[in-house]
Amino acid sequence: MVGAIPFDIAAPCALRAPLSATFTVGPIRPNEADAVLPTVTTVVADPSGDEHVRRVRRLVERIKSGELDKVVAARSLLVTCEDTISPMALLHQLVALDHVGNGFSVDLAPAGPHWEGRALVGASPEVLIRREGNEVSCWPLAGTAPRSHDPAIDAERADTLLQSSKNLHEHAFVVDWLREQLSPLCESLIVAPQPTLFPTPAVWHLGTPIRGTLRAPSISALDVALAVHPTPAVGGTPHQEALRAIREIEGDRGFYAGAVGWCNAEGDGEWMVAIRCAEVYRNTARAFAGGGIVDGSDPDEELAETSVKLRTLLAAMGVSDATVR
Ligand SMILES: C=C(O[C@@H]1C=C(C(=O)O)C=C[C@H]1O)C(=O)O
Repeated sequence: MVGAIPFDIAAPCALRAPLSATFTVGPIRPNEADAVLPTVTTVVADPSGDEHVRRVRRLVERIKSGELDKVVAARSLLVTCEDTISPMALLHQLVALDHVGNGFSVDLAPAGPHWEGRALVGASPEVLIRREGNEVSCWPLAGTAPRSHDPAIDAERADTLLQSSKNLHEHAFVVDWLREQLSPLCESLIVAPQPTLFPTPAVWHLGTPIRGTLRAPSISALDVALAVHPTPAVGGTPHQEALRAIREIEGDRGFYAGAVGWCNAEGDGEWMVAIRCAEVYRNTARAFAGGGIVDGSDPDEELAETSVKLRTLLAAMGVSDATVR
């Protein structure tokens, strides 16, 4: 089984059971010849940056009132090009920018007629779940700070993130959720006592490695992915209340903040959180980014965080964020 699970697990998945599959170990190496993308004509924020700030402000009020503890607010940029965007070309460009050579391109057509001709393309840093035999592992990320080209500033930002009570609080909701969801499935579970720094080319994250031994060999990677998804790294706490608020504010997220990956006949597999990605359709790419909102979140900083997270995808398409309105 290979493909994508949407953010809303009640919606149809884009999964296929291929007749054959090719596995290669190691990073995908970009192929320059396949990486030609058309010229970008417009980039339109949806919602606008101002509207995102207003949404975050209202969410902080709802959190202060006790209705929610954490909720992830996301926005998108609709990038329009002169010509059709090849998902593979975008994948190659993204992988060329990713130091670990990690990326995905998923045909969404198996999810139904609306998804015909649409693909989800991205390079996610976040492992939702990996299973190898009885062993499962997760590496949730939550809590973010922008990187700097200046090594001293970069190190200082990393240090501040590691000490930030707001970010540690935001991170803890994700670890608590995974512990709760994985405990019934695992006979033993090792959760690192503290988060550590997790770098991507654009941002620092807080990450906590989690490892467990499954209770039964019949529990597949897909079963575990469905048991933990969506984590509060993309949803929120309390779980149902946060998902309801997201739907009410943002509408249907489609496959953004879902999961992409595979599961084989033995039940082994790997699922990544579908972030740092875009939905490609004809000559458009809708790129998404979100961030966790808790009590104490600053709306302008949250907008800036989504802009930094969008930067890699825009760079892959040849756009500098100065062009974004
Ligand atoms: C929701 C996104 O990222 C998630 C949210 C994070 C945060 O709030 O700090 C960090 C990593 C991801 O789990 C995204 O990139 O769109």
